[in-house]
Amino acid sequence: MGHPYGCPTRRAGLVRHPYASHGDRRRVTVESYDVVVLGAGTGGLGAARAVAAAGRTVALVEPERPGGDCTWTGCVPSKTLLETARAARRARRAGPRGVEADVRADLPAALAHARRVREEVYEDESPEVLARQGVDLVTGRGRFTGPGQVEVGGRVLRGRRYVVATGARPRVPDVVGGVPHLTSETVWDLAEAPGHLLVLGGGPVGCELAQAFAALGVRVTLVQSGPRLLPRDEPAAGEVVAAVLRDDGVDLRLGARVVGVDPGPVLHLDDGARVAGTHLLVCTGRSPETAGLGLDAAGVAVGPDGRVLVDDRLRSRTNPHVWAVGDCASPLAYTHVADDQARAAAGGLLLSLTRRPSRAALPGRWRQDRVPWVTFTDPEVAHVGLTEAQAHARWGAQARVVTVPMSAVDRARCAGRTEGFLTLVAAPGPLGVAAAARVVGMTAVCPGAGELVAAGALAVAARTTVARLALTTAAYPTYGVALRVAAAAFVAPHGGVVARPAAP
Ligand SMILES: Cc1cc2nc3c(=O)[nH]c(=O)nc-3n(C[C@H](O)[C@H](O)[C@H](O)COP(=O)(O)OP(=O)(O)OC[C@H]3O[C@@H](n4cnc5c(N)ncnc54)[C@H](O)[C@@H]3O)c2cc1C
Ligand SMILES: NC(=O)c1ccc[n+]([C@@H]2O[C@H](COP(=O)([O-])OP(=O)(O)OC[C@H]3O[C@@H](n4cnc5c(N)ncnc54)[C@H](O)[C@@H]3O)[C@@H](O)[C@H]2O)c1
Repeated sequence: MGHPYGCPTRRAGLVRHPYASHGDRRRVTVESYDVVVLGAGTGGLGAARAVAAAGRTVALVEPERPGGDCTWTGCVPSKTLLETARAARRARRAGPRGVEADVRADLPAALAHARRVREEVYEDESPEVLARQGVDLVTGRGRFTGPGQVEVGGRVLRGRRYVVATGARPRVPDVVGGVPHLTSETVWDLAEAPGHLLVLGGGPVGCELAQAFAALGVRVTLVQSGPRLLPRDEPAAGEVVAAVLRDDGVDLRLGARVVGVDPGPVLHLDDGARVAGTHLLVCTGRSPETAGLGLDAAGVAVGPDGRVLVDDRLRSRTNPHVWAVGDCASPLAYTHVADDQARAAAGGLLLSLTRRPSRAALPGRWRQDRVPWVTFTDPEVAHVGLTEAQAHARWGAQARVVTVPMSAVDRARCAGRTEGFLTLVAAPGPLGVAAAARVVGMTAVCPGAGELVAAGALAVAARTTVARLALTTAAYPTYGVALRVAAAAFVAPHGGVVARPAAP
C-alpha cells in the first residue's frame, strides 16, 4: 500500500543514529534502536514511519521487498484485476443501452498489468524511500532470542520497544494434502488462463477472484462449505453476490464440504458430487504468521489461533515492551485496520518512551466496532458496525432496521443496477422515541458501495441519530439517496419504505 498520507520527510537534527557496541562473550555486534519493527507490510511500514517521523531511531526488519500482502499478493493486484474484469463485464452487458462490444479477455495480459501496478505502488515503499524517511531497513527474517533482543541473520538488534507486524499466510485445509494448488500468494504469476478454475472458499478472496476470473473468460466453479457467501456480512448481501456470480456463469456449490481432493485437480464433495478442473485456488482463510518468531523467548503470549494477545491499545498482554498490529494480532484482517493499528501503537509506544508518560495523553483505544469493510465484487458489498442479527442479539426486537431496495433508487435504475440494497440498523431510541434512535450499522450492496460506506462509518462513529441523518441532503441521483431515505423511514414511512423490528 502506498503511504496513505504522503511521505513524511525526516526532520533533520531530530533523528538520532543507532550506536553499535560489542557483546562481550560472542563478540556479536549489537545494534541499538529506540524501536525494532518486525515485518514491512502495511502495519510495520505505518509503525516505522510514525516512529521515525517523531525523531526516534527505528529498524524495520523484512525478509522480502517491503509492502507486504497488500502491495504484492492482496489488495493491489486483486483490485487491479477486478477493475479490468469490471470493464469487461460492463462492456458485455451494454447491449440493452445500444452499445455492442466484442469483448475478448486476455487473462495473462490482465495479470501482467496487475503486476506492473504492484511495482508502481512499491515505489512509495522502496528501501530508498524508507531511508529518506529515517527508517533503517534490515533485510532478513527476524526472531526474538530473548525478551529484549531480535536476531536477523548474524545481526543482533536491541530495541527499547518492539512492534510485531508479521501478517498472515493463506490457510490450506488438510484435505488438500499434497495436491498442487494456487493461493492468493501465487495466483498472480499464472502464465496461462486456466481451463477450469476450482475455487475453494466463498469469503472475500474467493468471491472477488471467482468473479474476476469468470469475467476474464475462465470457467469457474466455487465451493463454499457454509450455506452462503460472505458469511461475515448481512445474509442478503451474500444472496445478491451468489445471484450475480451465477449470472456471470460461476458454478456455485454452497453448503458443500470437500471430503477428498485428487490430483487433476478433482474435488470430492460430501453429497457424492465429483468436480474436475484444471487448477485449484484455495481461499479458505488466513493464519497469523507468528510461529518461528521466538515469541516464547520474548514472553509474548499468543492465543489458540496463533494471534498475538494484545490489549485494546495493541500492547502485548504479557510483555509491556512489545506491541502487535495488523493480521498477526487483529481479528479483522484489512489494510486499513493494520494502518490504523500501526498509528495507534506508535502513539502508545512513543508516549511510553517519554520521561513522564501521562495516561491522559494516551492515544485512543482501537475500536473494532467502527471498522468498515468492502468486498470489491461488482456490485460492491460494504459494511460497517452491527448486522441486523448482531443488533437483535443486543437489543432484541427493539433494535430497528430499514432496507431500501436499489430498485427504488433512481441512480441504480439509470445504471441498470437494481440488484442490491442498503440496510440501516439502529439501536432503540431513548424512551422509545423513534427519531432519537442511533445508527449502529449499515450494509450497502451497489456499485460504489465502498465510497458510500464512509458516510455510514461516520454516522456509526459519531453515534448519529436517524433524525439527524435524515436531515442531511443527498445529491441526486446518487446511490447515497438510499442512505437518507433509509434514515427518514425510521421516523415515518417514506415512499413505501418502512422500519421494522430487528430479527435474529
Ligand atoms: C487476495 C487478498 C485481497 C485483499 N484485499 C483487501 C482489500 O481490498 N482491502 C483491505 O483492506 N484488505 C485486503 N486484504 C487484506 C490485507 O491485504 C491485509 O489485511 C494487510 O495487508 C495486512 O497487513 P499486515 O501489515 O498486518 O501484514 P502483511 O502485509 O502480511 O505484512 C507482514 C510482513 O511481515 C513479513 N514477515 C513475516 N515474518 C517475518 C519475520 N520473522 N521477520 C520479519 N518480517 C517478517 C512478511 O514478509 C510481510 O512482508 C486482502 C488480502 C488478500 C489475501
Ligand atoms: N476486499 C477486502 O477487504 C478483502 C479481500 C480479500 C481478503 N480480505 C481479507 O482477507 C481475509 C481472508 O479472506 P478469505 O476469503 O481467504 O477468508 P475468510 O475466512 O474470510 O473466508 C473463507 C471462506 O472459506 C470457507 N471455507 C473454509 N474451509 C473451507 C473448505 N474446506 N471448503 C470450502 N470452503 C471452506 C469458509 O466458510 C469461509 O467463508 C478476510 O477475512 C479479509 O479480512 C479482504
